[in-house]
Amino acid sequence: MNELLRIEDLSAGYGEAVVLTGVSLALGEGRTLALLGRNGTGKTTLINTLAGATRQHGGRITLGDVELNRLAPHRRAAAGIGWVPQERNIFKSLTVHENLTAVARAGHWTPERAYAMFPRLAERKGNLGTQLSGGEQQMLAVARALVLNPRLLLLDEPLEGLAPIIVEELLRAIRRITRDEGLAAIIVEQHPQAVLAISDDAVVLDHGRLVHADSAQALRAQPEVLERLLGVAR
Ligand SMILES: Nc1ncnc2c1ncn2[C@@H]1O[C@H](COP(=O)(O)OP(=O)(O)OP(=O)(O)O)[C@@H](O)[C@H]1O
Repeated sequence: MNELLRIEDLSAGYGEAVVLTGVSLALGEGRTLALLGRNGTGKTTLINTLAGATRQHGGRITLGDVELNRLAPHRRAAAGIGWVPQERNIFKSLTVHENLTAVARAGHWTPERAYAMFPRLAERKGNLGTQLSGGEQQMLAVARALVLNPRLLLLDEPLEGLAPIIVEELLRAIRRITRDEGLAAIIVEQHPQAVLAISDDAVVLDHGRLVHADSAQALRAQPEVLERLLGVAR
């Protein structure tokens, strides 16, 4: 397995405040990692640190052979980080199509391919961001990260607040993007079972430290460990 991402002894936070301490992990090309943990344990901070939106106090992050540590967010995007933040950050005053064409870079993922992945977006090509439902906005946020042609997709609670039918649709799309298209991803979720079912690997954060690392399948099969680490069995 070729390694894509390596995080070594990372500490990071906001200003002087340190949220993450001593976090180390590696992710192979094409693998999907479930990033789990209770509220406020540092999951978003880890994603934001990979994207370059926090202060890195120590340690090393490498993507392929590029050191990300001191790179500005736009350079990380150019190096292959595709970030879908919790707040989605789509351009609400632009149409769906403009959102995609404004950021698209040459590569496998064209706007047309993104529409094939999310047919709802194809139907809403001419609609403004403000006219989309929460689920459609989330699909657009994922599609926008895809057309940047990243090497690693970062999804921060992509299912949060969405209706069950949309959750199913998004999970199916994410599984196709990661499994069938082979794009590596890190997915943050509060509710572990759905994301463990589509992930290869799993890590759990607690108080800014990595307290568990296993295969997603193994963690899924141990409700007592999920209960202890996350306070949920299912
Ligand atoms: N912009 C910020 N400035 C200062 N501290 C912050 C900031 N954002 C988050 N924190 C703190 O960092 C810690 C970790 O928060 P983080 O959002 O990374 O956790 P999380 O595991 O993603 O939680 P949740 O599931 O609730 O989103 C918390 O104590 C939080 O108060």
